[in-house]
Amino acid sequence: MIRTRVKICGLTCAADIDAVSVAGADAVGLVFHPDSPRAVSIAQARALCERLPPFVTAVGLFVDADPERVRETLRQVPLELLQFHGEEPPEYCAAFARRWIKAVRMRPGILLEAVRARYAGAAGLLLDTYRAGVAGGTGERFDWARIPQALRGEIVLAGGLAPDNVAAAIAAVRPFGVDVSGGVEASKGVKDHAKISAFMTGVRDGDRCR
Ligand SMILES: O=C(O)c1ccccc1N[C@@H]1O[C@H](COP(=O)(O)O)[C@@H](O)[C@H]1O
Repeated sequence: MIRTRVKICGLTCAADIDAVSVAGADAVGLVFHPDSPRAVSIAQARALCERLPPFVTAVGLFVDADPERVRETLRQVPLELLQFHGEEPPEYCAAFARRWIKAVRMRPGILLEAVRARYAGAAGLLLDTYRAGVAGGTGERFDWARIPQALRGEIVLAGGLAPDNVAAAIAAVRPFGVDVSGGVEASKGVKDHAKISAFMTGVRDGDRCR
């Protein structure tokens, strides 16, 4: 059975790190975008990373950040993967000596094959819902039929995923991984541990349909 990888994004406290680790997620996302309700400071992020068990990947999320800010974060926080969620060009993304993924907000008319070719150096593409004026974490899904068949097995699916739709999303798209933030929250920036557990159950249910 193929196992869909899971990233849970926007963690802000030790209890959430523990809940996500126990639930069996593969990766946690720490948001360094200052406008996000889930933003963490460098000191918070370092403490959260120190709490991570082995084999759970720490992902740092940035949105069009000043490169020096990314570098300073990397000097102090042991991030293993970078997630660029803005309009960063490939040369920017590749400049930090870390593996990286590029988030693509699914604007009308976007040609994903061309985006994949442009970001050939990325470890992967993460597809998220487009809403004008919002960088991400909208809690809204997009039309999964827009994802070309040839790319489905390598993408990370995001945008409006939740315990009650993730199994159907996996069955329909068969992505490499899924990423969730708002769908496992009690309120903005506060994770709900029962929802995290239910989300992981939904992922396993979806995996049985792959
Ligand atoms: O989580 C945020 O606050 C955030 C802020 C800026 C850019 C991206 C952000 N989160 C990412 O958005 C997607 C979808 O989130 P949701 O599940 O729809 O709430 C996900 O990749 C998060 O990593």
